Amino acid sequence: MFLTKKEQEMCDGEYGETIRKSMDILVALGDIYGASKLVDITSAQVSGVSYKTIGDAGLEYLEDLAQDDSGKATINASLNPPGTDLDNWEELGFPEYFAIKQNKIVDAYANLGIAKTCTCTPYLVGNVPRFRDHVSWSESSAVAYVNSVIGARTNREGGPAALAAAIVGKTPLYGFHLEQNRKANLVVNVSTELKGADFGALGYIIGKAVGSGVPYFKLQNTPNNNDLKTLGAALASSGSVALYHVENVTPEFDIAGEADVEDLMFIGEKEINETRQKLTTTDKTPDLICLGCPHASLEEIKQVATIVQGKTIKNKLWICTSVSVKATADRMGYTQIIESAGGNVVCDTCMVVAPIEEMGFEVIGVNSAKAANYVPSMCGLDVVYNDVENLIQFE
Ligand SMILES: C[C@@](O)(CCOP(=O)(O)O)CC(=O)O
Ligand code: SF4
Repeated sequence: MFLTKKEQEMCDGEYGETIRKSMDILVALGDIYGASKLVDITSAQVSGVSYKTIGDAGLEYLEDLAQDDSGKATINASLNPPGTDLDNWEELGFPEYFAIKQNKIVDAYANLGIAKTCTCTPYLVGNVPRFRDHVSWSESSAVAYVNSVIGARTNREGGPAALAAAIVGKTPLYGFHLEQNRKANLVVNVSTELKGADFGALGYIIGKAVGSGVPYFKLQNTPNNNDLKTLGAALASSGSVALYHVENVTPEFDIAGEADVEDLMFIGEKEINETRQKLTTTDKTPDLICLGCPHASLEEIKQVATIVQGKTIKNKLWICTSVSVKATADRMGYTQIIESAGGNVVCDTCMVVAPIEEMGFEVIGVNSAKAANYVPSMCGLDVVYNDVENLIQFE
């Protein structure tokens, strides 16, 4: 990979150890994937934050990287969810040993200049690249959203690579950064109207079929941004999709080359309903309904507030979101309505990266196909997959 004189000096340690180590990662990646050079990025989204997923080794790596204070992110860079609500972990019943380690991890990232936004929906809270910007994002649903709905350009980066890119302000130019790799290779004709959890079911089916390919959807009805985040999260979890197109909806659909695609799939009501059922792993009633995978938008919190207003919820209810979105939900009175009904708006964390398996829960109710896919494997718990209005039960 070609390096400028300054980039070579960065590799040689002339700008300090943090930058040298970060350049090591970027150059190794660039060489493996045949990148021609590094390209400037405007934004980074860094995953690998939960103590549950990175453990003590991850914490040590971060503290070591920040040691000589020589390199910090100077572009817009934000963090993925950690394993606790950073402020209210005690009230919500998170284990203390975990919360202490978790705060150290988040502080180590902040020392490297990564903002403690702690969300997988950074595009709702100020980390919003522009169309065709080069970026380095790592949480897979956020990658799918920023590539597909915003039309910025990123590969599915690992956490350490996105961190290195944030610190250097550059990423290797290959893969989805190049226009020719953003073409569709599967056309999906959907013959039924979709709503709510149907979008997750569609994403789950197509992610499995397309793997790391680029699906192009022809839908009967127009999805909103919440539907697109649900769809992308599911595509990126059952497969390793980084980019999808929706006809007449996403910004690059007309340059996706749909007319030249040979592989076609037809999806109807039957396939969607079968998948919805398949994602549920038990007949038992959930003891925790956990919404917000990916992290909830203000409209999604409002929807829940409308459903539970003036009622008492039987099971526990968490809606996971960022601290920024919750601040507005507080002002709008949604949080108060949800808390009066017995639920919680939980900040920072989520049902997958929190240690919920250590917190006495057995069956989790979710409206996200990604969560339904990961909770059994990453937390060892059963899931019920349905729309919000069917999951919440009242006294
Ligand atoms: C499951 C996931 O959404 C969250 C866990 O990621 P991490 O702990 O930030 O590495 C990661 C992903 O899908 O990229
Ligand atoms: S598992 Fe879901 S809520 Fe958790 S970080 Fe990933 S997309 Fe976000």
